[in-house]
Amino acid sequence: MKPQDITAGKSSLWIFGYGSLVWKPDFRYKRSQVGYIQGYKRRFWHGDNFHRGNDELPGRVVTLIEDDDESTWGVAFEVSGSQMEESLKYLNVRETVRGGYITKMVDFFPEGEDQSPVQALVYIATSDNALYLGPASPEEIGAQIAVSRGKTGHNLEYLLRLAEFMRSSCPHVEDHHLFSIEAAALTVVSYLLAAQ
Ligand SMILES: N[C@@H](CCC(=O)N[C@@H](CS)C(=O)NCC(=O)O)C(=O)O
Repeated sequence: MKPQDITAGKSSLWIFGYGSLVWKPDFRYKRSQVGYIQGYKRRFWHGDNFHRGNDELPGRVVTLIEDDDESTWGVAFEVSGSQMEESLKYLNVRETVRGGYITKMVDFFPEGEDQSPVQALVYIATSDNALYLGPASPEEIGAQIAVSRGKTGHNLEYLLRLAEFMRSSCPHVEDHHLFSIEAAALTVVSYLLAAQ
């Protein structure tokens, strides 16, 4: 979707983040809200040869995989006025040009019993994407993350900051995929440190 199609007739827009966006939006926004989207699960199945990896050793970052029985928790950011164009222009480079993500509108459910859903923009990397790596065991993904780094930083930082967000902002959510990869990556790091 083109930015102008996304913002047509809107005075504000919600953007849902579920990976690095939850801890590093890096764009101006009016307010943010923890919550979830339904019908998707978060998986470290997308490759990254820019921010957290390179062509020889791509890092692993998250994307969303359709699954009617699952939901994914994160943060939605409301942008209004000039923030809409600014954020979409910035995210187009960070997410689409460099990250291979495409945009989709989904229902975002703010945390709290009686809150009705709002439409939110989300960046998803689909399996036909050139950087898509697909499923692997927590041990394989953890080992890849433990040794990858890119222009923005270490892949481990990307993993640990997301795990920290989930523990601090969504303590009621048991994200086995995320925490099993975190444990595997930290085990590899401890071996690497012990071998020094
Ligand atoms: N689209 C997801 C994932 C975003 C994501 O992690 N994108 C990568 C691009 S491959 C990124 O922005 N990385 C910046 C960083 O690693 O600091 C989200 O909403 O958070």
